[in-house]
Parts: sequence; structure tokens; C-alpha cells
Amino acid sequence: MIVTLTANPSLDRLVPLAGPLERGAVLRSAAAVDQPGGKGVNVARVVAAGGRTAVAVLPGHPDDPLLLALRELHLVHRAVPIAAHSRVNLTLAEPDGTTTKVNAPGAPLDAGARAGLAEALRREAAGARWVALSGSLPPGVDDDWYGRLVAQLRSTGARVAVDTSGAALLATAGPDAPSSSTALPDLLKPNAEELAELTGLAAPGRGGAAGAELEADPVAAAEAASTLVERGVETVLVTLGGAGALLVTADGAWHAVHEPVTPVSTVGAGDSTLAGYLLAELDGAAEAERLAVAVAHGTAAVQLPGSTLPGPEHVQRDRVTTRRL
Ligand SMILES: O=P(O)(O)OC[C@@]1(O)O[C@H](CO)[C@@H](O)[C@@H]1O
Repeated sequence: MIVTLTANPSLDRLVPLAGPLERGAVLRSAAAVDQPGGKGVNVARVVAAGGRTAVAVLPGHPDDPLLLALRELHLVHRAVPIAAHSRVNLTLAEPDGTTTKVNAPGAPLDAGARAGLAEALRREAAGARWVALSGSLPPGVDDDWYGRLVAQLRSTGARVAVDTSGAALLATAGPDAPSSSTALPDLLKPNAEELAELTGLAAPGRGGAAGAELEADPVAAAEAASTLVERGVETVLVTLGGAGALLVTADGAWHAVHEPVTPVSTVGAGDSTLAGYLLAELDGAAEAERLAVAVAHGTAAVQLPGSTLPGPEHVQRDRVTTRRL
């Protein structure tokens, strides 16, 4: 079983533009489509679609349309009541497959909500193989909250994956994060830009150019990721956009790439990659195969519109090649 936490869930609104995105213009779109989202919700949806039990833990107002959508999808979830509705995150989709995302700050979490989420996580984690702490932290939450949750979850025996960004990521596994291994996740899933910021190749918030260089040079990216392994993170799964993904552990580094595809929307690709990795790990696959299944899931997501997530019918494992670096 896999448990996910989405501290900052969102209703993802896909706005399919009739033409290219033009600043300052009046644009026409087809009807917008809403999907329940947030990174942990997405991971749970892909894991459940893959035939494994997934439980999504999240904050939610009892009348939140997001919770209604989760019920309609039959996604097992535990919602900790809060006073505000979830944010709406916009995806502006251009006909050529370019997506522009506008993510809102989200509903604040007060001390009671944070304690409720931590308690729900501990309860669910007791029977789980993995807990994934996914996405940004909403207003009112300290940057080091994920690290503290990782430490609290140790006693449950579940392994913990973290996929976040910005200050929360640096506080979890950056050079100044607590070096105590109990607070470090078992699995970290940065993209190339986040990896550059985590490893000092770029200043916080300025990882774009260095990230692009790492995407083009998987060996350099693997070297950067290995510094995180030296810091005490057991497994680093780095997504490299169209260049596939890397898996780095103390035992070595692997790079996997999918045959080229035509991207429709990259939203949810990272979450699908993580879900694919976890599904393969639950199946007992070795490193290279876990990475291949991860990349196959991420690439499947890229070929689906908006926040639509892949099921096994979309995943083409045989189009992925893996090499040991
Ligand atoms: O603002 P965050 O939490 O970093 O990201 C939120 C988000 O962009 O992540 C998912 C895709 O990965 C979407 O469902 C959602 O809108």
C-alpha cells in the first residue's frame, strides 16, 4: 500500500486555448475542464490505476468540489477538515502542446490542521510500504515540515519519498538541512532545476539555466545527485524532461530514456514518474527496471491532455531503454 500527503491540493483547471498564448490579448478557449489535483493526489491516482492500494491524505473543506471529485473517482482518501476551499490552479494549453501553469498559494493550514494531517499520515502509514510527501507547502507551514514528518514517520516502518520544490525542498535535503538521517527521505524526486539548486550549482530560485545543462548531460546530473546520496538520501530519482530520468543510489547510477513522443501536456508527468517507480518497487523490481517503469509512466502522462493521468493501458515500457552510467 502507498499513502500520499498533499498538503496543498488543487482543483486543476485546464483552459484549452484556441491559438497561441499572447500577452495582453483577449484569448478564446474551449470549455475549461476541472480535475482534482495536487502532486500527492496525482501519485495516488496513478498508483490506484496501476492496481495497488493507495490512500491520499489531504486537507479539505467538507463541501470542497475537490473532495467531491475524489469521491466520484473512487479514490480512497482521508480529508482533514479545514475552513477554506482548495486553490484552483490554471493550465493554459496551447494547440502546439505548450502548457503554462499558474499555481495559487493555496488554503492556509493552521496548527490544528497540521496536527490532524500528521496524525492521519501516521495512522495510514502503519500499514504502508511507502509514504509520499508531495508538492508545495501552503501558507502557514514552516519550510522544514516535511523533514519533521519524515522523522515522525520512522517508527511506522514505512519508507518515505519527498517531491517538493523551493524553500521546502532546500529545508528537506539542501546543504543546510539537518544532517540527521532520520529526517532525510528514503527517496527524493527533484527535476534537473531543483537538483541544481539543491546541490549549489544554482542559487535558490535560479536553477533554470543550470537545470537545462544537467538535462543535456545525464552524467553531470548523476554526479550532482550522488552528492545527495553522500548527504544520506538513499535513492535519488531525477526527472530530466524529454531526456528521461536518472536513478542514483550508493550502488550506482542508471539513465533511462523513452523513444521520442509528441508532448500534449507535461502536467502530472513528474507525479506519474514517481508513481511508476513506486509501483515497480512494490513489484520487487531491481533498480534499472524501476527506473524504466518510472520513465514509461512519466512519458505516458506527457501524451495526455491537461492533468489527465495514465493507467496501465497508456504505459509503453518496451519503448524505454536503460543504461548503467
Ligand atoms: O504548487 P505545487 O504543489 O508545487 O504543484 C501543484 C501542481 O502543479 O502539481 C500537480 C502536477 O505535478 C498539479 O496537479 C498541481 O496543480
